[in-house]
Order: sequence, then C-alpha cells, then structure tokens
Amino acid sequence: MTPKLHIAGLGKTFRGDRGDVVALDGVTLDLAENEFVSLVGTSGCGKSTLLSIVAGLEEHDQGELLVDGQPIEGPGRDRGVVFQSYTLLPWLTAQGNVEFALKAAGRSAAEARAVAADHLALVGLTGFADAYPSELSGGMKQRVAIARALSYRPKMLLMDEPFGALDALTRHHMQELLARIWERHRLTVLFVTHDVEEAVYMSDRVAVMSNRPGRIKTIVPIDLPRPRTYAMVATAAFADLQHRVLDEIRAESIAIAALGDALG
Ligand SMILES: Nc1ncnc2c1ncn2[C@@H]1O[C@H](COP(=O)(O)OP(=O)(O)OP(=O)(O)O)[C@@H](O)[C@H]1O
Repeated sequence: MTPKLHIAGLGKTFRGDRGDVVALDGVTLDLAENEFVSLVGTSGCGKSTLLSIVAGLEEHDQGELLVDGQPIEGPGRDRGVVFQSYTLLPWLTAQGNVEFALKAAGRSAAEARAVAADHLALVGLTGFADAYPSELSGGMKQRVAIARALSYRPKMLLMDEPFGALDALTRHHMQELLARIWERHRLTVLFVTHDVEEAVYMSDRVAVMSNRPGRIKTIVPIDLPRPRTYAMVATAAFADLQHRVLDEIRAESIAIAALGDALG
C-alpha cells in the first residue's frame, strides 16, 4: 500500500557564508495513513528542518519526499501546520482567524463561518469565538491554531513543539485534547517534541533521530492501547517505553559530550 508520507534518503544542507551545515543526511521514514508519529532527538539534530521540508517551507537537496505518491512542491492545504509560537493574526477574533484561513482557501463567507464555528467547538472554544488573541491564554491560542489547521481538512497535520511554550498543566490538557481529537477524527500526524513522555503518550511510533546530520536512528513502536489515558503514564509498560526512547537519545547526547571532550 502507498504510504501517506514517504521519505527516502532525504538530505538537506544549509549553505552559508560561514560554511555549510549538513542538517539532514539519508532520512528515511514512511508514515501510514492515520498514523501518529513523533520525532525526537537531541537539540539541533534536524527535527524542525525535516518538518519544514515536509510542510514545503524548506527545500531538500537529496532524496525522495512523496505525499500520497506525489512529490511535494511547496506548502499546500493538504498539510496543516502548527508551530510552537502562536501564529494568530492579532487583529482578528478566534472565529475571524479560522474564517480567514477558510476564505483564503476559497470558501464562501457563510461556509467559512459555519466550518470555523464547528472547529472552535471541536477544541472547546465556542464561548471564546469573539475573543481576540490578546484576550486568550497560551493554551487557548494554540487551540485556535489547531482549529484553524484542521478546518480545511488536511490530509496531514505537521506539529512543531506545539505545546512547548505552555505550562505543565495546560500542556497535559492540550495533549489529552489532541489525543481525543485524533482518536475520533483520525488523521496522519508528524509531531516534533523534546518531551519524551508526550511523544510516548501521543504516538503510534516514536522516531528517534541521530545527532546532526540527522537521520532516523531507531523507531520505537508504542503498543499502548487506545484511547490513551493519563493513568497509563504511571504504568510499568509506559515507563519501559519511555526509557527505551530516552536511552536512545541519551546515547546521542553522550556522543556529543565525547566529541566535545575530544576537541578539548
Ligand atoms: N536557516 C538555516 N540556516 C542555516 N542553518 C540552519 C538553518 N536552520 C537550521 N539550521 C541548522 O540545521 C541544524 C538542524 O536545525 P533544526 O532546527 O532542524 O534542529 P532541531 O532538532 O529542530 O533543534 P531543536 O531541538 O533545538 O529545536 C542545526 O545545526 C541548525 O543550526
């Protein structure tokens, strides 16, 4: 079966006046339809670069990148993107932000209004439709960004540290919310995070990247039942998976430290 996302031998070098940075080299990863895969790895290993390439915001210079068997040519509405920073338009309300994206995608005003209202309801923000971003908490702003990304029914959701700027409690609420939405409305998700607990809680598989130049070092399948619940975080099975992922990342951190020592 054709994978939803096919990445094979992907490479990316940033060229600069102060030399070239090989960010990715030989990244190979397939995502099946409706699969939730997290990317984890040491800082600077290329997670965001890989996500940006899949989003079509950066170009790759080697390898193959296909969505539904078709090459990616720039950003597209088939891929919804949510970043860590809240990318809302400050002069529009929550409803206005979601409607804006839909109208830009060619929907009529009436349709945009209805679809935006449905998606704000999906993220539990019906009562805040008329609030401006400055009147919303960080978690609420991120819920609007998720509603907006989902509103034009993308084939894939690409998320780069979407909860990274939130406090621990809000972060847990957002993880539960996203897990519930995903379990109900299945969608292919590629999710970048530094938080191993979050990766294990959310994912079907966790892909651990090597140090830069990044490639996929190991994939840890997360065979915990769905729906995921926070009670699972306290189980031995969860802790075991978390340790397996952490051990892989730790091995990469140790390699960085050893390199630092060798360079004196
Ligand atoms: N626009 C750019 N120009 C030059 N180098 C870049 C650019 N973007 C990223 N890099 C370099 O590519 C490498 C990978 O960066 P990237 O941001 O993808 O890593 P990351 O794994 O997402 O890091 P972090 O976990 O710290 O967010 C880093 O060495 C970074 O300095």
